Amino acid sequence: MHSLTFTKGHGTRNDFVIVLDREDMHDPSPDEVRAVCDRRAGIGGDGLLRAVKAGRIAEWDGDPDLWFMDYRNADGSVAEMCGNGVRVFARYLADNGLADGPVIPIATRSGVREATLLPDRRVRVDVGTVTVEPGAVKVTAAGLDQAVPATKVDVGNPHAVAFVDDPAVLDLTRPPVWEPAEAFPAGVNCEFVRIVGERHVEMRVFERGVGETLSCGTGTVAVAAAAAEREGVAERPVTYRVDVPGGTVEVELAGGDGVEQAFLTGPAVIVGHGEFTLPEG
Ligand SMILES: N[C@@H](CCC[C@H](N)C(=O)O)C(=O)O
Repeated sequence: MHSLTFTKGHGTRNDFVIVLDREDMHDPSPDEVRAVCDRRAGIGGDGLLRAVKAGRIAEWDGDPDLWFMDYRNADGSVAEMCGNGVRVFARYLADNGLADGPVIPIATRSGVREATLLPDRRVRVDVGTVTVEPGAVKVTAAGLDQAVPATKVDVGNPHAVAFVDDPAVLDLTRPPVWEPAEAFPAGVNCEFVRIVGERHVEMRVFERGVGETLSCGTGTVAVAAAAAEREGVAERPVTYRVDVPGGTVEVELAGGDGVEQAFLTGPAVIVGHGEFTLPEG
């Protein structure tokens, strides 16, 4: 029987189970991740964040002394990056004396992401380079009359951003469908967005490997970048307020012409700690 010590945290109610595995002693199987993230029989979470010394990760060829955020979706799949997760991860490292703030570089499968601890439990993350391809795909979801053009955005992980009249009417208990299928061979996170006002948008998201979540940090960055492109906003830096069902974040964009440098600022909250026994078999 394998038991683990965990911490639970969230960023705008996108919630994560965090485990410390400094020496990479236990790489969780997809079944184990699903058991941990199960909201009835497990701890419950949209994903699992495993804290491992980067030098222990075979695929990592950067600074071995950094902490690596090994991110898993609730269905057990691996993802490259998690914008809310990296804020919560930074807060966890600082709270537990594992890293000194206020600036904490974190290794991810998309490269190093620098997180800065701010007052009031907020964290700002340098999300790096974001690429934007408007109208590259079409997306449909239950509640839409027809497929709508979507912007393909790469935030280290893949996103399809669709502007709709009212995201609230969509039924996101069912997965959206995109075309052409080859556009996202490894799946995609789909955001449905409404422009609320100047530099202000609201969105819902269906996350790859999870389902509808109350927030997606990389999704908010994708949405801000797609909105700036759609609205022809040329000024840089420009800051968007992005409302998600779980709260609000700010996304600052620098760059333009389809390639942005992005910074994500929002809350990172640790809610508790405990022990969990993984089911046998
Ligand atoms: N919730 C995350 C994104 C997590 C990964 C995503 N589901 C994927 O598979 O790419 C965020 O806050 O960015």
